[in-house]
Amino acid sequence: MVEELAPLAPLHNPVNVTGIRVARKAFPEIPQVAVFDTAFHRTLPPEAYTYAVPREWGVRRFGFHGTSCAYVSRRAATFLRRDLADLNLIVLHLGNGASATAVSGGRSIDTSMGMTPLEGLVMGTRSGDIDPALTGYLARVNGLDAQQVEHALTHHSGLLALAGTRDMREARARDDDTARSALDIYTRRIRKYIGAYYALLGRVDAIVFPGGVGEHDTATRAESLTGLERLGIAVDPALNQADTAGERLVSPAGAEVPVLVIPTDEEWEIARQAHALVSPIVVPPAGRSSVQGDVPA
Ligand SMILES: Nc1ncnc2c1ncn2[C@@H]1O[C@H](COP(=O)(O)OP(=O)(O)O)[C@@H](O)[C@H]1O
Ligand SMILES: CC(=O)OP(=O)(O)O
Ligand SMILES: [Mg+2]
Repeated sequence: MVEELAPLAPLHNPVNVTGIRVARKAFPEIPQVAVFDTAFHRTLPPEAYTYAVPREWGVRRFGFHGTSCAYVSRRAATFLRRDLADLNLIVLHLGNGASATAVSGGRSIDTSMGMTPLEGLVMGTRSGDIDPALTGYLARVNGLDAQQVEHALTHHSGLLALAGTRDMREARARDDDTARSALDIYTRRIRKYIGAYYALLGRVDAIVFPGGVGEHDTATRAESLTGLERLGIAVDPALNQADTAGERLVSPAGAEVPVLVIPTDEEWEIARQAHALVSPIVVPPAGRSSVQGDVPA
């Protein structure tokens, strides 16, 4: 199945298949659980997952970074001492891949990645949103075929195309106009999605930043939220700059919309979900008490 779906996620599925094969060989008796990064987005309503294209194409939005969204949404609820079922969040997972997700009452109701992890925000090497007619234009004018265009949009676009590096740290370290404009394009796209998801959610209880960029890049957080003060969204410059690790609030005290940095832990979330699935069927190893309950939320 994971292999069959490789055309949908060519950067991700092939390496996962290798992992499954190697693990099967090394630990043939141990059950394997595949945790799909799309699963958190199974709650998307048809208006969110349906593209306005011929229905017989059988394509739809799936969304990705769901493992991270599930983890940070739960952590955000704990941090805010709120019930996740009552919480509306905008999750901005900014890593090599980047996505925005609108979470309503703990459930994903819209997300920026699409049928593949190419749609949406500007990423390290991926373009995010473009005019779909670019593919036809480039075929007619530049003689590129669909596969060449898709390859370039996946591997040679995003920050890499605009700033000459896929790495946010390197882009920030540079002080030239090209890098500056790349970063403006990157953060403006995030701002646009926040506005869109604010409109869908109606009420936002927190903005959450996970991922290498979201967790560490103070400038990206500040620039992405610039001009959103009237929506009650802003960072506190000192809190945002503070070089502290861990889950933290970076908005001013008493702000209408708390802005949280929540370091994601996709490995932990995968372990948690796998444990929930196998704990009723797996007999604990001899000599140890049951592992049930060892995995906190
Ligand atoms: N201290 C930092 N400041 C700015 N950007 C950072 C920092 N640490 C990591 N990053 C950026 O995070 C991105 C990688 O994010 P990460 O979530 O680790 O990747 P992946 O999506 O592959 O899991 C890179 O662009 C990297 O430059
Ligand atoms: C799904 C996805 O895009 O993941 P990553 O950000 O790790 O590339
Ligand atoms: Mg990641």
